Amino acid sequence: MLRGIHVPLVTPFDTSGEVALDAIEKLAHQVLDQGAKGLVALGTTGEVATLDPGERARVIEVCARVCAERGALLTVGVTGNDTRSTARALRELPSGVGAALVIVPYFLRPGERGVVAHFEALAEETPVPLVIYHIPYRTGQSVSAATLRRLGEHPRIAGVKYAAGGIDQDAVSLLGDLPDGFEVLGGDDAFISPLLALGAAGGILASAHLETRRFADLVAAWHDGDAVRARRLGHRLARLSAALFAEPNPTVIKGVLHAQGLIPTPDVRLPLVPAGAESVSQARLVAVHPGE
Ligand SMILES: O=C(O)C1=N[C@H](C(=O)O)C[C@H](O)C1
Repeated sequence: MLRGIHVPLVTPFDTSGEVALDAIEKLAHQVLDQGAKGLVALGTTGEVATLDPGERARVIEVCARVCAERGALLTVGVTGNDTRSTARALRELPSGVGAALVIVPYFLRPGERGVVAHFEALAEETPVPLVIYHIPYRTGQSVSAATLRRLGEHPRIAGVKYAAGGIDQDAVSLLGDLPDGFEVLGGDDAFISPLLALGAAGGILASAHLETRRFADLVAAWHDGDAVRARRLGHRLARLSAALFAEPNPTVIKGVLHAQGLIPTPDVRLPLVPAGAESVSQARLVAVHPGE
């Protein structure tokens, strides 16, 4: 279900600051045309924290329509750090949503037993399969391979978006012994190639707004065992990701998409501030001349 590249779409804004739904629709078609297997709505990249409930609903609606037309998976980010309200948000997901990306409870640091209790409770209530979003440098909560493996045994938990900030011992251990039906998706753009080499099923990667086809080829190359091709692509795309993450995500990506005429403005909502012109032009340069 999760194999391949899933693009966590940016939320473009028009010149009056409203969500540009038509631009989302175009971007969605474009990345699916270029080989993405699915979309992620309301991720960090989509600036979910700054969207009001009506905006969130409209973003999901557009993405669900495109995914239904294209036979693609729509995953929706469900953000919350208490179990009751997260369960409610899951129950209220509209039809057309295929999976929910649920972050490890952040800030509270409930410990690994709390993390297990949280996801096991959500798994009992969710109408769609869950993907755990493990990103300790944002949540403040570590989760070991053993805990992820235990959660992965639950039939309603389909995978983990793994974003530990690098390839750590837990990534190696988890990918060496995955529960049946549980998959790992890379969530640190710069480390996607080595994670795929270890056996990841794909990735949820903001960088794949650009060069979507090459990211899809990277996944296919590792899955086909073509290490020579995979390494070459991996190094090229890592350079692109480094340039796109030179400032807080998704500011540089929005700058590049705007410069390419794909979104009406590069605007982000506070507390994010737009990327500097230098970062945007450097990322555009790397996209064209990756230094092969
Ligand atoms: O929104 C997402 O999903 C992603 N967010 C990460 C982040 O901003 O840290 C980056 C990743 O590419 C996908």
